Amino acid sequence: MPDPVLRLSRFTRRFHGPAAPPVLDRLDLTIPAGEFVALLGRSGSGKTTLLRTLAGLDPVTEGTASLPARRAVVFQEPRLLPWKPVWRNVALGLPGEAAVTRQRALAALQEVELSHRATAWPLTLSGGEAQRVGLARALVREPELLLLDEPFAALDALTRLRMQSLVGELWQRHRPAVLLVTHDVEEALLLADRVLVLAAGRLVEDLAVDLPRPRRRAAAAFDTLRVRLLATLGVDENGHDATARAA
Ligand SMILES: Nc1ncnc2c1ncn2[C@@H]1O[C@H](COP(=O)(O)OP(=O)(O)OP(=O)(O)O)[C@@H](O)[C@H]1O
Repeated sequence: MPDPVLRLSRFTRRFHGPAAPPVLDRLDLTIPAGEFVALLGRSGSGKTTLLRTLAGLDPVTEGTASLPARRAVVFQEPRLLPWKPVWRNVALGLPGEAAVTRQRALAALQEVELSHRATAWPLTLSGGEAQRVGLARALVREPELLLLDEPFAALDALTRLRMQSLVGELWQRHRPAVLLVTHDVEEALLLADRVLVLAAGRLVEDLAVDLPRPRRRAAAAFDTLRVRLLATLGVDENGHDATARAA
């Protein structure tokens, strides 16, 4: 197995003081270099809290974390600076001479098929284009760990499909380790090597997705895993609370 790029040990996160119940409770998590991991969990289960910690935006106060130096995050909204053209948003903060960083930004935009919008203003982009700029801005940093926080959630269904396959292609080409936070069981199964489920502060499922790529939603084995993950999440086929109905 490749060396781990990320290792969390007994990681615990509380808000509202040391006596408050933890949102994340003694989590152990190791991600090998190059692995694509998806993280599922109901709303409020702590997915974003975990991702923010891995991004270095929140401190580790209980437990230990070993994180790679090169990390990049793509959020649900691309958070572009509207007063800078697209390529400058991608180049922002890159070390090196201006001509070199510009070249790197343009190459990253080419990877996300957005060269033709390099000099556009962010406010003139569609939602899907803006999110691709967000991806380019992450990729240009050549991250060892790419953190994706529901990056497709705000997109229409067709754009989401296109973005999912683009992320799959980029991952195959560059092979960063990825942690994708998502609500979408199918998205997790289309993309990930491993799917984790978070509930009540713990990882309650760690499922290897041993299906050939590209994945096919229509495959029987795909459906078996989908049903299993929905059961772990406690929702039925229509997204209703299966535990409440059973009670
Ligand atoms: N800064 C904060 N201060 C206080 N409580 C917080 C803070 N951030 C998160 N929480 C609480 O921690 C819990 C987990 O929140 P988090 O946003 O990580 O969940 P999530 O799984 O990402 O939810 P969603 O799927 O709805 O985005 C929630 O109960 C939330 O209210």
